[in-house]
Amino acid sequence: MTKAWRPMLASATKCCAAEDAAVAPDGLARCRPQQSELSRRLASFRRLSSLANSPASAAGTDKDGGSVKQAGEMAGPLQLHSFGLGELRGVTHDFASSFLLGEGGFGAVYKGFVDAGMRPGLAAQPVAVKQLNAAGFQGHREWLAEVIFLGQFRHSHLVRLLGYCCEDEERLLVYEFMPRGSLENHLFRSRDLGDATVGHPAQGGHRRRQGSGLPPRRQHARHLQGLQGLQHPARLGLHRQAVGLRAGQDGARGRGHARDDARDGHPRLRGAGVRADGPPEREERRVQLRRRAPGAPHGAARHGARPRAQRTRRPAAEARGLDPPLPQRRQPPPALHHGPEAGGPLLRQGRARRGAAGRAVHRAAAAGQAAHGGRRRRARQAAGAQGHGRHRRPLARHRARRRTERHLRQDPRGGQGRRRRRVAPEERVLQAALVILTAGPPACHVVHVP
Ligand SMILES: Nc1ncnc2c1ncn2[C@@H]1O[C@H](COP(=O)(O)OP(=O)(O)OP(=O)(O)O)[C@@H](O)[C@H]1O
Repeated sequence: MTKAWRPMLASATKCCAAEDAAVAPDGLARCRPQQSELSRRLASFRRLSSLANSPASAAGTDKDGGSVKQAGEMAGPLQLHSFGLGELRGVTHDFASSFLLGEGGFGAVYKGFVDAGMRPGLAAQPVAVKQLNAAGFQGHREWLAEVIFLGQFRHSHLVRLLGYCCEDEERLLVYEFMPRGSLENHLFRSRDLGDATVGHPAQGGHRRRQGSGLPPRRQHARHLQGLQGLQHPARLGLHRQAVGLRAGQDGARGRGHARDDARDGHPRLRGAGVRADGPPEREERRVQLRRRAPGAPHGAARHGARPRAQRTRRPAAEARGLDPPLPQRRQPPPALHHGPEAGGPLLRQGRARRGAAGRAVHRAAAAGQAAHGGRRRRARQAAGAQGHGRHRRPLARHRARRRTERHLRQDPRGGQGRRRRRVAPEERVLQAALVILTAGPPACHVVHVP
């Protein structure tokens, strides 16, 4: 049966007396040993060392009863070298900032070099010297734990602790130097920074570790095959998804544009450039955005419309079993009538002649009325052609054209400020005729055709 979880007693986790606990800005109580506490712990560490040491290594006893290990002695089963602070100062060039490798929770880490004859059994090699930051949140307890555990374990995956320094209030740890930097740098920081961090100071490769807090860039972990998944855990579940539109989404592109298609009953989206496609049972449907079909109104591809090139054309006449159409001769333009004696007033070419409005104009022309402007409209009204639907359009177009012409006439720049409309030759004839009809003497109906 599993035991119910219980918080540990606060006293069990405390490493210092209550009066030594300092409250950090984050509200957590941290142990900040006072002077008396430090000396007491130093004695306990020495006692611990003496227990682990071989009897031969016990060189003396301090006043607290602990064995005093002099610098330079090997710490028995711990297999650690005890260094003096002066030695480590020499190794790290007095903890020069140019030898700084980085900084962690324990304190600053400096690079150093130990010479061959420094200790028996200690080869000449680069080392990393970690110095306890007295103002930090780690202290003697953490230092001691590191010494005890790493002093006993030897493993190829563990950085090897070579020795320590315990002098007065100074606590230092001496590790073998890891030329390729920390795993953290490889995983979560840029590769360049990781390499530079552990570079030789002489090469300018030393740099203070910068906790930018930015997410790592994936490309920097190429050399760590299989570990990419450790990065960007938030990205793991992500994959590319098409543009989605929720069925219940409201708005301009939402429900208001969704209609049940009569063909298959699937709701489909209607809107500019949007075509819905997908199973109706899914709440989120994929939406395919496509380009406007050439010739379609700006930005609004009709629902179901396909680009013109893909449209199915009506099969040719031959394919439908019909004879090919005869080649059509172009119809010559109807002759212009010049004056009443030539058969009536001028008639405009084009759509105005077609439909009810056109017939009205013809009737008006037969009645000898001029077919333009108000008279023409009145003639159309008299004939009962109100200009419904598409028959209204020629008149509107005519009015617009007249408006444009008026603007052009009134434009002080001679129409340069506006785009000139291309005028068909027969329209020019009509314009000239109208000018003559309105401005010239009533008898004058002769038109010069350019
Ligand atoms: N043995 C070593 N060899 C080379 N560089 C080291 C070594 N130990 C530490 N460093 C460098 O010093 C930096 C700080 O190391 P440290 O182990 O103190 O960091 P940390 O693990 O974040 O802190 P801590 O474990 O003390 O809370 C590392 O980023 C690394 O670049």
